[in-house]
Amino acid sequence: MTKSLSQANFAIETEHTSNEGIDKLFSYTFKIDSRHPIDFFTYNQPAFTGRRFFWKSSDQSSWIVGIGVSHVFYGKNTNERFSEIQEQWETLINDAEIENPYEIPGTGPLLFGGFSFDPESKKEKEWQSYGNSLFYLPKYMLTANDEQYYLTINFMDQSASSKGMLLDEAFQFVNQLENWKVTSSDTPINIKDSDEIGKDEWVHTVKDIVKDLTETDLQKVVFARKMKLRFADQASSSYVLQQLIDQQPTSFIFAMEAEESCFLGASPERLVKKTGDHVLSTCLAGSMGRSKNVDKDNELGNFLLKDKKNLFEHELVVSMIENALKPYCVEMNIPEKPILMKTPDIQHLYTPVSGKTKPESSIFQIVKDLHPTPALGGVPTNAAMKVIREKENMDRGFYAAPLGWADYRGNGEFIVAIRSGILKEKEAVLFAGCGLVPGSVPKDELVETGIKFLPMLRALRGEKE
Ligand SMILES: C=C(O[C@H]1C=CC=C(C(=O)O)[C@@H]1O)C(=O)O
Ligand SMILES: [Mg+2]
Repeated sequence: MTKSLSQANFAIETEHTSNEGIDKLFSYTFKIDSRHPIDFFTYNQPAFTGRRFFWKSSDQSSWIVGIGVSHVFYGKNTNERFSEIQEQWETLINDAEIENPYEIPGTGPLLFGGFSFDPESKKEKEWQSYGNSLFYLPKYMLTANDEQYYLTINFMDQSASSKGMLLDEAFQFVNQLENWKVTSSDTPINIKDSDEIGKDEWVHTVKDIVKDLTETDLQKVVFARKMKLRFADQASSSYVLQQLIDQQPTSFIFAMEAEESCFLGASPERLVKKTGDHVLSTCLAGSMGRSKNVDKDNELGNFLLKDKKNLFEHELVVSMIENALKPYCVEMNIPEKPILMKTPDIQHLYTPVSGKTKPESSIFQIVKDLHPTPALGGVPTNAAMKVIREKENMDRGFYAAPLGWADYRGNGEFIVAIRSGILKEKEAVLFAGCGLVPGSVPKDELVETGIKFLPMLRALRGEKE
């Protein structure tokens, strides 16, 4: 295999973004030598920027990185979008030629992407390139699973006649990858100014919503706000990702680029994971700050475990997730009481909900029925969504929405994309929300959302503590 092929060759992609109907998928998976996922993400950056994704699971066991896109999947603006993406995916997979000798979830052809929080929300320009559902079938994908590394290559073509050529190209890619030196910057991002949009008005609106919560059938509304940042230079997404990986080791680290934008963050909240017939969801709601003093930190945690307001915020999530998963499960396991989940900046009430699914349960249908949980929407769901639409006065886009992956064998994992922000050129918008219930104190909720901006802010600034 020669190495003379210039990197520029990889810029010429066999990309087919329309449903031409005649192309089918050819997918090959190999084991490769160890490769840091960030090196893979930055490989030949100029050719792939705008069409990359990054994923690290919260337990660090699974990393999935895609560069280049072989096929894009869009869904319409309704709740049919979950089924639409599923159908397009199944059609493609049913006709595909797949060589993957490894029984590892997340290897072989895989769809990565997300859905917007609310297809009916007013649309703002920062989310233009994401729409209401956007999924990528990557061209080159690295899966790192328990210290083993797999490369999957996906091509859309009309017949297997070019298989030899495609495999040659794949070997060239692996050779070049081995010699690739990371070029991403290690300089913190210089934040020139920041603006917590409509902060005072937000506190007033929170007061109004809490009043409605006390006087009407509304039980909970998750209300969010945003912060706009301006940088001296363009922010490097790989720099921010590396910081998030180092600073938030127990969270999911994710990034999804679309054209010039990159949506990324460190979410502690899994929506659903499906491996074979095992399903796991995470109820995460109810929050308290952290203290560097261990005794004080335990005191805060113990207070949270007993606090009525936070327990109510949490309990609504557990019962909704239980009801949403029940139809898919033959068996379920839900602990009686929440425990604490601690991240560096904040601690939460946490209840894992697990189960054994009936055959043919699709992860896309489960995501549809789970979204939005009352950790991001509210109770009753439709009434809460109406309040969010009318009073939040912003487009959440993919913030607080399902984002993740599904492989061709039906395994997958989706998070709710919180503790996140969207980067574009020299700007970023960060998002943070909080669960309002009767008794919520507006100023406390302002502080809580302030803490929830911190993971992204500290990653941008390159702060260790
Ligand atoms: C909506 C967010 O957090 C949710 C997840 C955990 C705890 C929450 C809370 O205590 O309010 C929120 O429901 C966010 O981080 O933007
Ligand atoms: Mg809260």
